[in-house]
Amino acid sequence: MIDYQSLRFDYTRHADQDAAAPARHPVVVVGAGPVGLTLAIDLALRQIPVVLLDNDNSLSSGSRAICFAKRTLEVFDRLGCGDRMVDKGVSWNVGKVFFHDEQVYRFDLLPEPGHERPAFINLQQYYVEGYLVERAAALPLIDLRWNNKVTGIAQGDDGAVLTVETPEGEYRLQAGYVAACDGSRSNLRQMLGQEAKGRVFRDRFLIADITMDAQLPTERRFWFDPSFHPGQSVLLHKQADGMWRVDFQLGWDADPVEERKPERITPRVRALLDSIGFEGVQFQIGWASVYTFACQRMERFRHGRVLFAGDSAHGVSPFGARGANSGVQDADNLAWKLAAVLAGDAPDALLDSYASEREFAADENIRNSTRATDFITPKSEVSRLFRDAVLELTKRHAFARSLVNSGRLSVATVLRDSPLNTPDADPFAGAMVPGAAAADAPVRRADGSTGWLLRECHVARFTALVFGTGDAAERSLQALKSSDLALHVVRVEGTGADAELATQRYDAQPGTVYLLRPDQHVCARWRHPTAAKLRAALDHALAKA
Ligand SMILES: O=C(O)CCc1cccc(O)c1
Repeated sequence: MIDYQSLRFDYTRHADQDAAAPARHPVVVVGAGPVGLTLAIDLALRQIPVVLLDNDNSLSSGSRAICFAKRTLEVFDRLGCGDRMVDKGVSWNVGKVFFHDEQVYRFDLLPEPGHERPAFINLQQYYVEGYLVERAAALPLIDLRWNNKVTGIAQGDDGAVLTVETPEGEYRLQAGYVAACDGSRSNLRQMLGQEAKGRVFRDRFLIADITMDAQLPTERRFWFDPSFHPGQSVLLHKQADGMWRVDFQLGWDADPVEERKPERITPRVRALLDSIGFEGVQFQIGWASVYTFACQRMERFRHGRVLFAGDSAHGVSPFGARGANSGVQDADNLAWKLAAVLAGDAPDALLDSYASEREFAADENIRNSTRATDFITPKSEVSRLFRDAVLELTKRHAFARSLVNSGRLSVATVLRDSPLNTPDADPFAGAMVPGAAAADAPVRRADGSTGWLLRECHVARFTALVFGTGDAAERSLQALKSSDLALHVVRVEGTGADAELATQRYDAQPGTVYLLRPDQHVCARWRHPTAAKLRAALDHALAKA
């Protein structure tokens, strides 16, 4: 078994370091974390060569992101590495909330059948990065350079020149576009004189990864004011390899240095385990850290030729698992747009929609994260009384549950106001509005085999979903054909109980067509499309009109 935490990658000298003038590359991605790797792989799958620079030579160590959402897994599926993540991770859908020591409610994040992926998997970030690095290594268009630290940037009209420091000295590189995926302390953000602004929370949390042999169902458990950690909250998640993540709220006055010591951590963990019936269970403390957090973002995610993605652009608290997941969605949004612009299929203005769509998503994530944090960390005695009353009521009254907030967990943002959407001209019901990430559903292929709708979408192109059979469906297919667009067409025939789920989820009738962007977000839909409408919607989705 590979120990991903201790892997070290070789620095190798590149010919660019000996070039007389800075070599030019269409895209340079800075930062080989989950966001930068996702972006690089996605670009390579779209035939765009990528230089990926990382300032060190290892994967993330210890506790970082652990909860990877359904949407993220669907992106990883498109990149060809979802199965590995799901096989290694632990899947979960259910969360339980406790007040004092009593369960006050239980929620299921994926109560309906007919989805390939669970609501979440928990997997240590070093595995996610390791699997992405291995996927990247299989793609010749990715040139991953370890120990290459960006120390300078100068922007011009047609790109940027980066200064890169290596163990063998500095060199310079030209990039058509730069993707800054260099994390919350982003060097590039600082070099461009930009800041992330927002709210810093006056509270401290201890995160501890512990290893133990304990059998509990794979569920998220969150305690408000439990007897084993009075006055504070505790979150427990199972990860791969018998590892568990515990987040203990400590309060603002806690001493971060003291609290990181094993002699402080051990009694906290012991009290938790004793309280949940694991009195005799032994455990080892792995990585532990005391942290504070902020909900903040850059004002604009695009600065000329530099596009910010992931933690460099925005930050949230861990509650709701919206950090890494929204970063992967940034990459998913950016890759197809960069590829379309670089291939000459779309104007540079398409990249402005990256910024506006993902700034909108960041606001949604920050809003959710802030609300959860305010509930978990009441700012006054009155807020605490209100919170405890809500939790008490929740035991008996379902209406109070909607007020409990231990973190609303990450789902894909519906890009409702995106300039790339074609507004509906026909009536539709349900959730698959323009801007929504396409829902998965079982499908039966023409040859009788079964599959999943999202897997049938093209990994790099726009996809048209054509529902139903008969004359109406034939007319829609004819419209697609005469539009002469290079769309990937998927027929969803809706026969059999399974395939009907797709028809329901998309409120489809025979002949209904959905146009999906390469990142699987709906951008237009019709009951009866014409070639002209299809062409106009595609132009619109590429910011051409
Ligand atoms: O369950 C949640 O709301 C998020 C869990 C989480 C995510 C990232 C770090 C961490 O310590 C906990």
